[in-house]
Amino acid sequence: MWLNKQQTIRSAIRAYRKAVQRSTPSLVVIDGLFDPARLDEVVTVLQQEQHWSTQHHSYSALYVNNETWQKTPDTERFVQRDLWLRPLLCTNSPAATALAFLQFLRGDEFMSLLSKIFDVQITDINVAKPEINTNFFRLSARDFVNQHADDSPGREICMLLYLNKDWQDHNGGELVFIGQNEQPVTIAPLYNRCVLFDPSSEGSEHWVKPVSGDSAVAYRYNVTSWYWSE
Ligand SMILES: O=C(O)CCC(=O)C(=O)O
Ligand SMILES: [Fe+2]
Repeated sequence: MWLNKQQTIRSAIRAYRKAVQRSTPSLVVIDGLFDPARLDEVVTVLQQEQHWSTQHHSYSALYVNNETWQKTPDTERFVQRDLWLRPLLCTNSPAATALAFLQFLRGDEFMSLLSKIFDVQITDINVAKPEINTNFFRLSARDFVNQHADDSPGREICMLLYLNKDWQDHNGGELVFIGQNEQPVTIAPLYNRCVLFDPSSEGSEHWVKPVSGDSAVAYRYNVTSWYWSE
């Protein structure tokens, strides 16, 4: 059981739906949605150095190799962060738990919960490679996610889940949405905090504030997962 059942009872889902309808951007923040003990197992795996690989995106190209990146001006540099590469064979290793969680986030139970919250039918039937839509990432003080929109035709929901135990204000790394009337919405990346938003809604462009370099915390961990309608 990955979900914290208390957070998915009918009255809770109703409250999430209302929050989505009333906010700009269309957004709900759910703390404690998952079973924290199971997330602990996932975090243990993410803290291992293996499986991480650095990714660079510019505003004009999704994947940029090192040579091109060196020539890319700062203003064109959009994302630098590490992606968790799925191990190919891990039936008995701890990595299997982390992999199982990514699979859960792509499964019927979770997608049906999202469908109820956003009042739209989420499905992977037209998604060629569902697994590339759900990933773990980590950001260090050197890394960045600059301002962007995640909208794309048929992409209905973006889920961000934060996996940072004991995260403090001075660690930085807040998610910021443009919001309405120049009133940005700022969200700290706290443990077991799930942010769900409609990437095509007004004010949904966002970025991540830098992670502070002068703390003991080396990385900010999160899941980014995108969901589609037919
Ligand atoms: O890490 C975050 O808080 C945001 C990540 C993000 O915007 C994305 O993956 O598209
Ligand atoms: Fe994003």
